[in-house]
Amino acid sequence: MASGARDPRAAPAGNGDVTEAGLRFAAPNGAVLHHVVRPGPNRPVVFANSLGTDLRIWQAVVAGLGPQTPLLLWDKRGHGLSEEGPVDMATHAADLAGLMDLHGLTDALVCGVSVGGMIALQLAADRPDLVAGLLLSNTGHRIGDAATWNARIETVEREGIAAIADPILERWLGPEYRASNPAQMAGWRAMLTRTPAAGYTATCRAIRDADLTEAARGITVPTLCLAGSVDGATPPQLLRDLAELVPGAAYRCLEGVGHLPSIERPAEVAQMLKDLAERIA
Ligand SMILES: O=C(O)CC1=CCC(=O)O1
Repeated sequence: MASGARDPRAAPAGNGDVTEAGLRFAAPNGAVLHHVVRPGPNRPVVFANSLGTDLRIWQAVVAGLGPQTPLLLWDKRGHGLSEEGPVDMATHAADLAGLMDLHGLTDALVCGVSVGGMIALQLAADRPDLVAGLLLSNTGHRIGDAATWNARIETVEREGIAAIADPILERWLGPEYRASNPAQMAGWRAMLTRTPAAGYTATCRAIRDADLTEAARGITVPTLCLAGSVDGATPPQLLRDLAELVPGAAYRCLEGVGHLPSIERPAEVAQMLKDLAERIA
């Protein structure tokens, strides 16, 4: 390498901002996907976000991982800056596999929240070569039931996401966080309500139609199931059930925390990922 040129595999020198590696767009599986990828010498960590959120929910977790950790974060179809398109859970997982293949990432720790956890389970079933460990945050082998998802889809199609934003935000974040962070709450509300309605409802249908029971039973990598004690969307019992299904999985619950621990307790989530990486190494 010419003197002064940077080794592209080296860790970046920056401050851990999730976007400093640069925003990228690629269509490895038919839809243009917005993503952030960062190189580094350690085991890669891949983040899969939840319904109505985009890759920014991992910002503070990424800052806690340090610059040696290669990263991949992406906005799933119909969310953030990614293109909309027909989607089911297998397509979401194939999108992620396409991005990992594009950037040469294998044997990653995959950290998924809510539907992101379902995508992680589907990825582990479909492409076990890509997954070395799982942090399944606030998710389930099934989430909700058909009637509830159909009602939500109808409301969003009729009135838009703003009509259901209040109860969603109450499930996302615990009472203490909501009371102490009014500006952040306005920001997360904007992220939710700016999600395209068609992209949002397409992923509602994907969740409604997904059953990851067999995928969970077939997991062979170290897995942590993480719950929040005041999560009204995927309550702790769902995570305990998931930990029973996944062979050898551990279970943890964060007190006072809602559906998105990556926002409420990022340092603890980062530490859990580091501990998981150490168990695998
Ligand atoms: O929007 C919610 O209620 C929380 C949620 C369920 C599935 C998901 O990804 O987020």
